[in-house]
Amino acid sequence: MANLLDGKALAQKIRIQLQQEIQSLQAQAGRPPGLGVLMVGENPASSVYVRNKERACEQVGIASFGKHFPTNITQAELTEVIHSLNQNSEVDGILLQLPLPPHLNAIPLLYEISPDKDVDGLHPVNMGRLVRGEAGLRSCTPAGVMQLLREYEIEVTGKDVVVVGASILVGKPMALMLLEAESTVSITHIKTKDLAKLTCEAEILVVAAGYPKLITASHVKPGAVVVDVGINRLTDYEGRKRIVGDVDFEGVEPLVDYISPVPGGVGPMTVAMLLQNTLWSYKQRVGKNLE
Ligand SMILES: Nc1nc2c(c(=O)[nH]1)N[C@@H](CN(C=O)c1ccc(C(=O)N[C@@H](CCC(=O)O)C(=O)O)cc1)CN2
Ligand SMILES: [Mg+2]
Repeated sequence: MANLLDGKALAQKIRIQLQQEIQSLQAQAGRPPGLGVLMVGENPASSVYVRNKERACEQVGIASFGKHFPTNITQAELTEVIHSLNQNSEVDGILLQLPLPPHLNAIPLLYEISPDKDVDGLHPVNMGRLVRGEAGLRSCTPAGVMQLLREYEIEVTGKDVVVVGASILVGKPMALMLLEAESTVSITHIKTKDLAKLTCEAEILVVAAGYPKLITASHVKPGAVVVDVGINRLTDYEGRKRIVGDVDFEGVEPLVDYISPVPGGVGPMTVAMLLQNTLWSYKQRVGKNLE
């Protein structure tokens, strides 16, 4: 049987550490860290994630400056809101929950978030810092995968790693973080000719494609480490809803050394890294007053 990469447990451990650190820093700095979460419309999954983020903030002592807007908010209005959070000295982090309704264009809005408050690590300045290997705010999901691998003492240096999926949110920053850690990284995507040929070579396989059960037993090398970043909501024939990853867990688990479950794997780590990023950003801002 494979070992489980338990992101739920690790996220809980991280939250306890963050809570203690925030408590002691807040006493010196005179204010808690602040996070502004911007949510537009009624996407049910996004509502769950935003609620989870706000609850996690409360648990560790981060003040929420959450704003929920109706679907018909305009691009200009949302831009104004971002500018006002950029100016707000009690706010250390700003994030725009994705996806947005179709009439809004996420890319220019992400550009408007001050790079120093961009706790999702999606601003081109922070992406650029990652490319250059400089310190900065890093995308939460790939940062969570790196921390999960570290927790289980899975060496990535020199390993053959395949990342399935090349999104801005996960695949690309994931590949860059692995490259920084000196893995030999390949990225596959929708036009990849023979997916299984590549994935079967992977000592570590990170899957972030957005297709339920894309990766089956015939896609993995025996003894590999498999990290499933996928979150797909399915409804079964009896109308029951459940969440599955991009990996056929039942088929793959018997073959590999480590595997992350869905739910309870990478998902909770995304939220933990958001809190960690907010604390990092806060420390950059209040740090000078503490010296
Ligand atoms: N601005 C952003 N938008 C989105 C991001 C993001 O990182 N920044 N990622 C996803 C959604 N997401 C966070 O926003 C996210 C998804 C899933 C989870 C999670 O904890 N999943 C649980 C299952 C939860 C459930 O019941 O639905 C798990 O896997 O165990 C956290 C965060 C897209 N948008
Ligand atoms: Mg998960």
